[in-house]
Amino acid sequence: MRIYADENMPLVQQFFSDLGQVTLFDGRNACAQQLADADVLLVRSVTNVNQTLLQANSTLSFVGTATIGLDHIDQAYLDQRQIPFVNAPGCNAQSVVEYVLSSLWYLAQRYQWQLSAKTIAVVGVGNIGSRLAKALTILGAKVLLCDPIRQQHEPDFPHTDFSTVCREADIISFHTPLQSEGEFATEHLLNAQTLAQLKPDCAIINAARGGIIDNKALLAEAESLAKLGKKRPLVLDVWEHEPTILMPLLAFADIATAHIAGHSIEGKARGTEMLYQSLCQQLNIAPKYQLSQFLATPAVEKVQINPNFGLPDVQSLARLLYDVARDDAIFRYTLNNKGFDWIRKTYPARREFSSLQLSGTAVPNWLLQLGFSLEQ
Ligand SMILES: NC(=O)c1ccc[n+]([C@@H]2O[C@H](COP(=O)([O-])OP(=O)(O)OC[C@H]3O[C@@H](n4cnc5c(N)ncnc54)[C@H](O)[C@@H]3O)[C@@H](O)[C@H]2O)c1
Ligand SMILES: O=C(O)[C@H](O)[C@H](O)COP(=O)(O)O
Repeated sequence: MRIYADENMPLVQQFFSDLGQVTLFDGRNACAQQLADADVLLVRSVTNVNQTLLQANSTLSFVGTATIGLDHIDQAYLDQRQIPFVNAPGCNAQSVVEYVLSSLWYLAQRYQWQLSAKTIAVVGVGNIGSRLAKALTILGAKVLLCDPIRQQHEPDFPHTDFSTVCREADIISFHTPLQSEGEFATEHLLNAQTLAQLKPDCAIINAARGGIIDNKALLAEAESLAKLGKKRPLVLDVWEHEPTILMPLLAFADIATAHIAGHSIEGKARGTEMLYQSLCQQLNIAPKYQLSQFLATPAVEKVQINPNFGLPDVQSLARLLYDVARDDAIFRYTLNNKGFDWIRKTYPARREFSSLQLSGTAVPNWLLQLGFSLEQ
């Protein structure tokens, strides 16, 4: 079996080499000839899987993307060719939540906010949004949930419509897919008109897909606000037209990163593991490997929690593992000379909260709900 995999897919040899011959390729620049004899194709979000890419291939029997996002996959085309397709829902949800929490703590320090006094809207309440909402509630924030699709299917879902979100939120964090058509389209959900409805100091966080925000409209608004001596707090992990981003927008972002919110060690590797499990299922064989066999011992493994540990201390604990300011600094320093994809390819290690084992007689339950582990 010939297995072609994105070169930025961690642990792919470890998981897949028993199943066939693994060939790595540059995901952003993949071409049809290169994949002509593939039986299995494993991609990340930078490879557009469509007729153009697969026109030279007549052997493909499995396509997997180690991501939740699907906007790079032409599913109708795969269906038409009856090629089984899977993604990896939830693989990197905790990683994105930790990115957003770190960003919020950064903004709270910079603008001297009390997060518990803020109304935070979570737009898109799926794998990421629901975990984030839970974490924000633990931190004492008032949370608005906006997900019209869930509202349609779940009568008790406490949906707040997007126009109310725009009027009432102090902070909006986007966690929807990029969808350009239909009743629930999200492309340019935030545009010149909806931006004008926001509170002037409403913070925006986008770690979903760049196209959910009209980047040109965001820049125009930021420039107008600057003329009045004002600024909207802004966190952008994703950008329209990656890897070629709207450079002037960078100056207005408090935190700017290279689509790495989901790039914890666990988040990326879980995606690979989920594709491995799906392929094993299709081949009707029992999986031989699991992620825990391959994860390295974390640099910081155990921390003692004392009874006087409280909510204000959680930021310091989280910082032992991740501080988004690190990734913002890398982005600003290297974007011009090394480029967007280089930053992604050389992304430094980041472990999730679960890698930290907490000991002591009084580890609060809410720390475990945030994702930290108890000492084993
Ligand atoms: N920056 C990153 O590294 C990174 C990592 C993971 C995911 N993502 C992006 O984040 C998105 C969300 O991830 P997820 O794992 O939570 O996906 P998910 O599919 O579990 O959840 C998406 C939610 O958005 C809702 N939704 C769809 N259209 C909506 C609309 N118009 N308004 C409000 N809600 C709407 C859906 O009902 C669903 O509940 C992904 O589609 C992907 O594009 C980015
Ligand atoms: O949709 C997703 O799951 C994420 O956006 C994904 O983590 C992006 O990372 P990439 O596949 O581009 O490395």
